[in-house]
Amino acid sequence: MNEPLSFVHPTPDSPWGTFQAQIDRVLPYLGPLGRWVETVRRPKRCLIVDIPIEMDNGTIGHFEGYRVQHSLTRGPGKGGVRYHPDVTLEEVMALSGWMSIKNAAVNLPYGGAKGGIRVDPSKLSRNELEKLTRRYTSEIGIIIGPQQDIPAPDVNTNAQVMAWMMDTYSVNIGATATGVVTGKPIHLGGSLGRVKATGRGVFVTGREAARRGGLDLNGARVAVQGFGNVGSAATELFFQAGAKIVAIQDHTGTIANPNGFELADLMPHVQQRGGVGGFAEAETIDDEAFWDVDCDILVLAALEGQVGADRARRVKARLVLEGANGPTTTAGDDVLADRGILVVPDVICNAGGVTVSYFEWVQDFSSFFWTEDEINLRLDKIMVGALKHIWDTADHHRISLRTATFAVACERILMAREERGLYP
Ligand SMILES: NC(=O)C1=CN([C@@H]2O[C@H](COP(=O)(O)OP(=O)(O)OC[C@H]3O[C@@H](n4cnc5c(N)ncnc54)[C@H](O)[C@@H]3O)[C@@H](O)[C@H]2O)C=CC1
Ligand SMILES: O=C(O)CCC(=O)C(=O)O
Repeated sequence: MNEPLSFVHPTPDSPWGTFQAQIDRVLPYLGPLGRWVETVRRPKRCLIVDIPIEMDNGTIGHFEGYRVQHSLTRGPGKGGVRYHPDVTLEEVMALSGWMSIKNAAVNLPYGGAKGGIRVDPSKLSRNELEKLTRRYTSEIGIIIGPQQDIPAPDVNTNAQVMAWMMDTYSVNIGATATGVVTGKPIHLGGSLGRVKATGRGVFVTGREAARRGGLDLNGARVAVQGFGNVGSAATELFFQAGAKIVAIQDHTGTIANPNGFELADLMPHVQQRGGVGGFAEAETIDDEAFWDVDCDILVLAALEGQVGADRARRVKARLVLEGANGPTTTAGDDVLADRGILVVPDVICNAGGVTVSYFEWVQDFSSFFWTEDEINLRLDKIMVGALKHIWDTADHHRISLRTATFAVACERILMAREERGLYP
């Protein structure tokens, strides 16, 4: 009756395969709601678009873009847009599924969605990037909107990209619609605190997990993979809490210093060079050696599928914080669990970004803007409350924090599905 989807061919370690395995694991805890489980196994709607643009040299470039709405049961779709040469429909489907779980886990009134374009944005001029963004927005304009689906930044997209999306959508409908995207520049209806919100959420969930596990952040050794929006903001907060940042890896290289880096020296280097590679006040180590670095906390803030079984066997940390989406495969997760390493999963750990996106959307509707302190306080409260509920669920069923997050979220999504009923 429920045949597998014909248009994707997931493997156990691929993003959609990982998402499916995570759903398999939560099924025993869904009780009678389990009869609705296929709702979260399948995306509600997948849009693939061809994006033609005139390149600076006069040729016509065609790019493949996606917007996937995994669930619209609890509210409009919500989730970021990724520009990366390796983006695929399957990856965007998984990222949209994780958005549904994440949004429900922190109880935001949203479903889940995600978008992407297969492109290396570093190879485009600013003019080409703007054209690509505007054409993509027009192509997906038939399914997005402040009450339908609200994009936001993800890997390689930022406030400027969101400003172009907002402007294009607004011009197309003939009215300024600030609520169509979040993560906008502040003077265009953006929210204070959004840029660092995901990293802040990673820190808050890490701080709570460390407290429960008896790990003092003051002096704790932290290794970070990915030093973009999420990784750098989380690193800064751990550093301010007294932690020692002993290793950082990004796409430009891996640096290590067992005594810890001075962030005041590192940040200007990253801004100038576009990455941590070549930082003179640290030892440059082989990329693979990152996984052997002695540390207490490992922050994963790059891409999916980084920790499989082999790397999981080498991790030295007691606590792994998933700032990225899907950084650990199912096999990697099992090895970490067997070794007693606590994992705060992506679907709660990195929910700070979308939580402040929600604040931005609410502020746009009321045209009344909050202070940064108010935003950070509300964010802290929501993250701590959501994590506590997940922790209690994990303790009650004796399951991992990941399965507990899926249990809390799927119960909310499937209950809403049941209450709404099927029409006709
Ligand atoms: N920006 C946001 O608000 C949110 C982002 N996330 C997730 O966090 C992760 C990072 O996103 P952002 O920081 O926004 O992206 P970003 O584009 O700002 O940074 C990505 C970082 O990953 C590094 N990286 C890329 N490939 C790598 C590789 N092969 N090895 C090591 N490092 C590599 C890059 O050098 C860069 O430092 C992604 O998984 C994203 O989906 C999750 C929630 C919200
Ligand atoms: O802020 C948002 O709406 C979504 C951010 C995002 O893409 C994510 O949490 O993975």
